[in-house]
Amino acid sequence: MAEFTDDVKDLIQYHIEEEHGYLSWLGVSVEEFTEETITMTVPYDEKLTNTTSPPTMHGGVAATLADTAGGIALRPSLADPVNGGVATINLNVNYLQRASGDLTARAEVVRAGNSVGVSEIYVESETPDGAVEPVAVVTGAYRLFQD
Ligand SMILES: CC(C)(COP(=O)(O)OP(=O)(O)OC[C@H]1O[C@@H](n2cnc3c(N)ncnc32)[C@H](O)[C@@H]1OP(=O)(O)O)[C@@H](O)C(=O)NCCC(=O)NCCSC(=O)Cc1ccccc1
Repeated sequence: MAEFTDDVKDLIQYHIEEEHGYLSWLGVSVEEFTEETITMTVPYDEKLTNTTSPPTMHGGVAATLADTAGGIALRPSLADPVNGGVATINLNVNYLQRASGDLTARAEVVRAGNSVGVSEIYVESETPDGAVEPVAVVTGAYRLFQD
């Protein structure tokens, strides 16, 4: 499975950079991918901030990152992890604090069934007071297309 996750990590990064306009525009990258977790980041960029002082990342960026990570985390549980599909059914985002820096999302599989999976995603960032802390906790439910 380690070989699978390394190969798929590279495949996902390639897909983001070469084929996915939105995720590549955000600067999404895959940091780590295991059988049941994935860690992904979006670097801080002024184009992604609200007009607050100091500027803080728009919550939709954290939601996008969490949604994407939560879905990809479920791929190893599919009968065909590469050709199968995942589509978000529901995303519940609780914003805990404002985010002033890079966003890092770590997604964990809570349950992967035959047709529905659930992931929990923790998003961290630098906060306006300079500490790196959780900025959002997210639960995603996904339709799983096995092959
Ligand atoms: C599929 C279901 C959730 C359930 O509907 P049911 O009536 O119970 O249908 P059933 O279960 O029998 O399934 C058959 C139906 O499923 C459709 N389909 C097939 N493959 C895929 C696929 N890969 N993706 C999407 N849909 C797919 C296919 O057209 C077929 O419909 P048809 O029978 O032809 O008309 C439906 O409500 C829906 O599509 N909602 C919108 C979901 C949505 O757009 N979410 C946001 C986008 S995800 C995102 O942006 C973030 C992200 C990206 C990457 C990774 C993670 C996160």
